[in-house]
Amino acid sequence: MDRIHIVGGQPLHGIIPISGAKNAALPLMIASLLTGETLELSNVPRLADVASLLRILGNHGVDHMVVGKRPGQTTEAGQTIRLTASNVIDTTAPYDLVSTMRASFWVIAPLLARFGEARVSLPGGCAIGTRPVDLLLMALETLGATIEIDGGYAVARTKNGLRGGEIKFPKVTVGGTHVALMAAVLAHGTTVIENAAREPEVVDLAACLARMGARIEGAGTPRIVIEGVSRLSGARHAVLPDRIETGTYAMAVAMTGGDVTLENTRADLLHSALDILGTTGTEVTPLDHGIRVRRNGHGIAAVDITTDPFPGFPTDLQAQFMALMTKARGQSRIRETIFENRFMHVQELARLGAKIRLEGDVAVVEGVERLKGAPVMATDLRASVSLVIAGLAAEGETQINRVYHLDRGFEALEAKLVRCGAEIRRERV
Ligand SMILES: CC(=O)N[C@H]1[C@@H](OP(=O)(O)OP(=O)(O)OC[C@H]2O[C@@H](n3ccc(=O)[nH]c3=O)[C@H](O)[C@@H]2O)O[C@H](CO)[C@@H](O)[C@@H]1O
Ligand SMILES: C=C(OP(=O)(O)O)C(=O)O
Repeated sequence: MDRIHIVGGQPLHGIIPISGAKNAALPLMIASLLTGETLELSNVPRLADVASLLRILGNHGVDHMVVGKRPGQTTEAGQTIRLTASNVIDTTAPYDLVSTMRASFWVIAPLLARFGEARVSLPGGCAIGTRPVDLLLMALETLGATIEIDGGYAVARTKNGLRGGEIKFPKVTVGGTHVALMAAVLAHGTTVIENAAREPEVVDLAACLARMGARIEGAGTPRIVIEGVSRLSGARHAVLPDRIETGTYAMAVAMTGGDVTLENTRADLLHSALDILGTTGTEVTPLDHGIRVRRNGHGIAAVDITTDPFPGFPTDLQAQFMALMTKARGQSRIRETIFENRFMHVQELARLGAKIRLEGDVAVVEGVERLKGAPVMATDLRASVSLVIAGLAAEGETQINRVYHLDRGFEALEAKLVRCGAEIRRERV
């Protein structure tokens, strides 16, 4: 298993190109199952999760073609993938493929909507909580599906197609909203989704579905209304920038000091996180095609945060923010409200000298003067990158084990940081 070695202490200076969002690319790729025509997605990040999903879609019979690189394009520019589901041969998504990635469960919606049946293994994904799928299944049942759990699989069926209905989510669920959208676009009649997730990735999926001929209003608000259509067509769509990658590098600069322009991204995708970063003493300037992040000389101010669904502070940036707070002046209280077990990074940050204690759903971080490099273990995707951020600011060498978690969600991580002056390298083991 690969390891990452970091020698900390260098400020970051330069330009970091931001990739397409993993959490938008995955549902967009899954939406290709809704039509027999070709869906062309550009700005798709090169990530392990994208490769896993291509395997899952391939197993259903979806053809994919990665469009050749244009001259001058680097491997850091996103790829363009054409997906064609004209010959779906299997509506089962097996355990060994689905268990590695939560989002793969979402194939249940387009398979059911287009073919009237789906048999999908219950999902895996990051170990950050129990992560049930009851609300996703409730949404499908509301549209007329029958669901049974059989041998670890959710088996969904509909006799005469899905029918529009009113889906009221008791809590905000991103996956639930993706599933409801993909099912409702091909249902007979009108569907209303109440308490829908407002995340930019939901808006991106809705925009792509609209390009494919779907009729959707209200994406980005808590109430989405969908008029079902009988068929969808192919389309071309560019994946939106990754707001979590953007916030991660912004926090890395806040941590190490320096001056970095994050390119091909948008401040409006992560206002709450950037506002918080501003209050820690980091200068954040939105640009036409990116964001400039600077911190020179001043210490890091301690700030309290609470994670919330969009537009609140994203849970997927909580671990990175905690890494930043380990070197802040004073105490910060970090409340995690989305997942019940998303503090796995606490014990690893402690190996670097961080002082953090847990009080239920709150991590109390007492900022320390300095962190010191140590061997640490990556436990999940965002936890892993929080260790990278801490390592960049720690004295001496930090060795991060189990980096396959990082490869799920951060494209060309070492290359992007090295270009800004970081001492970071991968050891292939
Ligand atoms: C691939 C992807 O896009 N993953 C993101 C997605 O995950 P994901 O879509 O899995 O997260 P949800 O928004 O669904 O989960 C929110 C909360 O609802 C609960 N819940 C969810 C579904 C359900 O049927 N029952 C239930 O109780 C979950 O356990 C969690 O406590 O949104 C999360 C919240 O922003 C992010 O951290 C993940 O990075
Ligand atoms: C938790 C994440 O991914 P997943 O939902 O696939 O586990 C994430 O992207 O931070």
